[in-house]
Amino acid sequence: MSKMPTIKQVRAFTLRGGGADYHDQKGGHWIDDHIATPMSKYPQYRQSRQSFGINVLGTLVVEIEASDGTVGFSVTTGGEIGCWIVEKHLARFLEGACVTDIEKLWDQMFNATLYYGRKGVVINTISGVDLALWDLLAKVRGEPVHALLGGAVRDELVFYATGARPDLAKQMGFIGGKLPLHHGPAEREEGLRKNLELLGDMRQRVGDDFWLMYDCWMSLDVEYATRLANAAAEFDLKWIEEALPPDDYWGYAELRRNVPSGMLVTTGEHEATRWGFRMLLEMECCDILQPDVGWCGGITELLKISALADARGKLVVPHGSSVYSYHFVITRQNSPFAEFLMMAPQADKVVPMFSPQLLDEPVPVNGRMRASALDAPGFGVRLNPACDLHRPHTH
Ligand SMILES: C[C@H](O)[C@H](O)[C@@H](O)[C@@H](O)C(=O)O
Ligand SMILES: [Mg+2]
Repeated sequence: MSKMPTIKQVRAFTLRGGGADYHDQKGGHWIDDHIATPMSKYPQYRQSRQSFGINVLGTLVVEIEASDGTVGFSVTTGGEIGCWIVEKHLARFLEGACVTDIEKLWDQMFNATLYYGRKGVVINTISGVDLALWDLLAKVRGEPVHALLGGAVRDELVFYATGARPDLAKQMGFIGGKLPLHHGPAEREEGLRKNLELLGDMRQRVGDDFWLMYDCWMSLDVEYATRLANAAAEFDLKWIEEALPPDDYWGYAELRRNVPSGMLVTTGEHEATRWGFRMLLEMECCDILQPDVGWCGGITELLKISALADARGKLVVPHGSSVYSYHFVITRQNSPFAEFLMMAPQADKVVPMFSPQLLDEPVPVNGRMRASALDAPGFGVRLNPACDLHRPHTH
């Protein structure tokens, strides 16, 4: 095998406005319209998640240039904090390493930040570097990332859609629709009634043969989630997602015992590393794991998480993260479908999930995506040169 190039330089940039920090949208977007969160107990933060800062981080862009001039890159949620971690801490492990050293570099980045990382924005940042490394290695080899992960196990991806309009998602060919939950415990019986009314209305619009789910974004407690789940059975709710804060493993285990037979409990998008997901598995917290590959540790860690889940017969359906999810899901037997986040402000049309930051980003057609749409080298996308990259730190 010819000598593989080494890493010449790593660079980190911030980007604002949609993209990987997909909550960073302009006003009037469904994704910021009175969605229940752990902050909903404070009335001043109830209407808008941006009001309490859901979009403060912004997008982190990681670029890794090899000695042969090839450049791998990724986008994730991390912003200027992520830039600092990359430039001031992680660059020392990356520059000079061989582009094939992905596993070793992950171990060095994780252990070197263990004293201040483990979860959250530090693991988001490591995830971003890891995704850029996989993009770089695949480009050097002239292959799509999925080919480096063992290749596609099916001809196409099928998607459910997350957004305010499951009725439109059904017309677009998606296999299901996941609604944001709008009212949490602080809005008491009236809020619960509204949650159920919306679900009932959507069930009537979509009919019986279409999945409907609720995404609760960490906003509930076990008692409320239990009541919601049991009342929602009337409308055939397929799963209740991320009902509780990520660290409440005990609550998830109790909720899973409380929900009606056949209803699924799902979570994981704000969990990180194989250890966090091992906890979810061993405490029997959920039926489907939903790691975000840009937040859980990257492809390198998601491979480990997926194997842990597979050994226990559990599905891994990654939280939507555009091509970074698609290249993974197409290669896993225990990832039979994928999430697509409807990023159009009214959830009434399909637009690329990380728009406007990526060019050549594939989108589902009739709720499906052919594996052949993922055959360009790397993750198959380009940074949009019209986007305003800012490099706040250098090393
Ligand atoms: C729709 C949810 O409130 C989040 O905004 C969403 O990004 C995430 O939880 C998801 O599962 O897509
Ligand atoms: Mg979710």
